[in-house]
Amino acid sequence: MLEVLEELSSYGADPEGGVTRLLYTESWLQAQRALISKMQQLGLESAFDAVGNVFGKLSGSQIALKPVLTGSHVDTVKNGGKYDGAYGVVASMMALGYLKAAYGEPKRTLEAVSFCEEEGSRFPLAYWGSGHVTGARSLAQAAELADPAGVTLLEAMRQAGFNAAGLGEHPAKREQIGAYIELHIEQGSVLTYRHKQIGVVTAIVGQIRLTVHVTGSSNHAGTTPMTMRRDALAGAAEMVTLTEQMALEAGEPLVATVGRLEVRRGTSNVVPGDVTFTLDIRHTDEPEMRTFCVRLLTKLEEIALRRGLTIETVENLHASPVAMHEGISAAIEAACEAVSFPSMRLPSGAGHDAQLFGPICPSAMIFVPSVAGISHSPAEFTEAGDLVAGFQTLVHVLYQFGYGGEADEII
Ligand SMILES: NC(=O)NC(NC(N)=O)C(=O)[O-]
Ligand SMILES: [Zn+2]
Ligand SMILES: [Zn+2]
Repeated sequence: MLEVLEELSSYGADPEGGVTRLLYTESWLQAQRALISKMQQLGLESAFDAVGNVFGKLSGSQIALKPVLTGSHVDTVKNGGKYDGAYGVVASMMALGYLKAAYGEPKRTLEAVSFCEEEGSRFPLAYWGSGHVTGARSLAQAAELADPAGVTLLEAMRQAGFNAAGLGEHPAKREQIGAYIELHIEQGSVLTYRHKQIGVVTAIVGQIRLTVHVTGSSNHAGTTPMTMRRDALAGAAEMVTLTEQMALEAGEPLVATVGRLEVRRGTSNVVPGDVTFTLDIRHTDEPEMRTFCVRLLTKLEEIALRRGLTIETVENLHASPVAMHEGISAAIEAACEAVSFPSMRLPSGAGHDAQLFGPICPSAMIFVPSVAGISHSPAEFTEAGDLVAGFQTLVHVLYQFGYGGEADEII
């Protein structure tokens, strides 16, 4: 498992360290192809679906039992780490390979999945993979979307070999999923701080992502007096500062982030007239999250009005907070107890594919510690012993669901 994880990190490895595997790019394609061949070597039936997710199936003898899916995403943020997503993908397929070798055919079908996209790093839409499988994403949603280079999502998809034309709006939707279980790095420092090796996720935070477009008037930096400017960047700067201030005032667990800001045709001797920035707002409570968002946008409008600017906001993502399944979570805890891994329950401040499965089938997540809580960075790291502990916990739980029959009572 550790070796395969290392190999996967070579696809999209950045020369200065870290990994960049954006949806439908060459490194992404190489990684998914490598996973298919690895799954086949492990004796799993493996293939792409219509949008580029990779499945590895270990068929069960009792076809009436709905399959249990386990996996995570293969895409990364720009210059991200080796573990976010990749760990869950590799651990899932190695777990099925191990179960097959050790116990043969299960009763219930188990499937490992490598979702094509979860981060929203290339196109301003996240959960493209799990969203298609669960039916929350459709091809129509992609119609207007392009990456920063202007390549549209549908074009990128077609270039990577996934021509979904004529396959309907939901070409990769799956029905009859028994449960979804995802293993992931924590991306925070709670487990380390509490000296626990395994985290059992209680709930995943809600998340709203917006793009804010600020328009002023570009003009000469030397001849336009300060009082006669409609400076879109100065306005955006005030908006960014206010976002931070309002989030601090709202207090935990609310967080708000401006992660990207772009000055169009920015030049040192021109008053900026055209600025775009992103907003990422999260909270464990849906109404609180919505209320904050409305209050913030109202304030941003006020700033724009006062400065003679206009703003236009586009909501790219709205993921509601989702609770994880109690029965599976208890089974994960029991597995940890059986093998003496200290565990605790905790919420997730990061979004996950499990968030999309939560509303349609019993879903659960297993976390392992992240050293210093660092993630979305080349410095992302998890100790080998912890990676193995998470893997063993997953194997334990999947054994029960695939071979033991306990799942019938739990899900
Ligand atoms: N586990 C993640 O890093 N998820 C990230 N991506 C999504 N889609 O939520 C995020 O921003 O939290
Ligand atoms: Zn991530
Ligand atoms: Zn992730």
